[in-house]
Amino acid sequence: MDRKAVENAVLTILNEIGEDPSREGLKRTPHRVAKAYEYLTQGYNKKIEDILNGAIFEEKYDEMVIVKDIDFYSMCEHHMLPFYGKVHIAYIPNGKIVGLSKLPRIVDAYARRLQVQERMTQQIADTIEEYLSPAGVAVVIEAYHMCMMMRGVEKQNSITTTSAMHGVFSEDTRTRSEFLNLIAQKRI
Ligand SMILES: Nc1nc2c(ncn2[C@@H]2O[C@H](COP(=O)(O)OP(=O)(O)OP(=O)(O)O)[C@@H](O)[C@H]2O)c(=O)[nH]1
Ligand SMILES: [Zn+2]
Repeated sequence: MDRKAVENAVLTILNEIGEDPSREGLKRTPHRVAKAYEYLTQGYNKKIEDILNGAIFEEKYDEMVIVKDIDFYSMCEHHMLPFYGKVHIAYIPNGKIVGLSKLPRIVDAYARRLQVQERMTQQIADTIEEYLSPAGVAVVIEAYHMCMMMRGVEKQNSITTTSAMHGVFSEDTRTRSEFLNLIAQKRI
C-alpha cells in the first residue's frame, strides 16, 4: 500500500465533507487513517502456506474437531464499513490435523481485506479442505453488518448467518446436526 497516496485520499475526503484538515484534532488524521487501513487490509499480504507451514501433523484422531466463537472484524466491499462477529469451524481429520491457532489465523487472513460474508465463508472452508483433505469441513459465520446498522436499512439486531459444508457435513445430516448443536451450546 502506498501510504502517502492513501493519506492524500483521506485529506480529499476531509475537505469534501466540509472539515478543516488543518485543525488540531485532524492534523494527523490522514496519517492515522492510512495506518489503520494498512492494518485492516493486511490479509492481502498473508500467505496461507506461511501460516500453515510446519503446523500440519499426522495423527490418527478421526472425530470432529471444533473451534468455535472465533472473533473477526472485516469490511464489506460495497461500503467499506465493518462487518464483524464469530466464525465457527469444524473438521473431521483424515490422517492430518492442524495446529489449533492456525484456524483463527486463516480466518484473519481472509477477514482482513474487503469481503462479502459468503465468499469469506467459502474461502475458509476451501482452504481447510485443500490443506488437510479432511473427511469433512464445516464453517458457519454469524455477523453484524455496520452498513445495515448505521446507514441504509438501519436494522440494529439482524444477524447474517452463512455456512459452507463439505464432505460428511454435506452428505450426513447427523454429522451436520451434531456440529450445529455443539456451536449453539453455551461455553464451558
Ligand atoms: N450478500 C452480501 N451483501 C452484502 C454484504 N455486505 C454488504 N452487503 C450488501 O450489499 C448491497 C449493496 O447494494 P447496493 O444497492 O449496490 O448498495 P446501496 O444502495 O448502498 O444499498 P443499501 O444498503 O440497501 O442502501 C447491500 O444490500 C448491502 O446490504 C455481504 O457480506 N454479503
Ligand atoms: Zn456494506
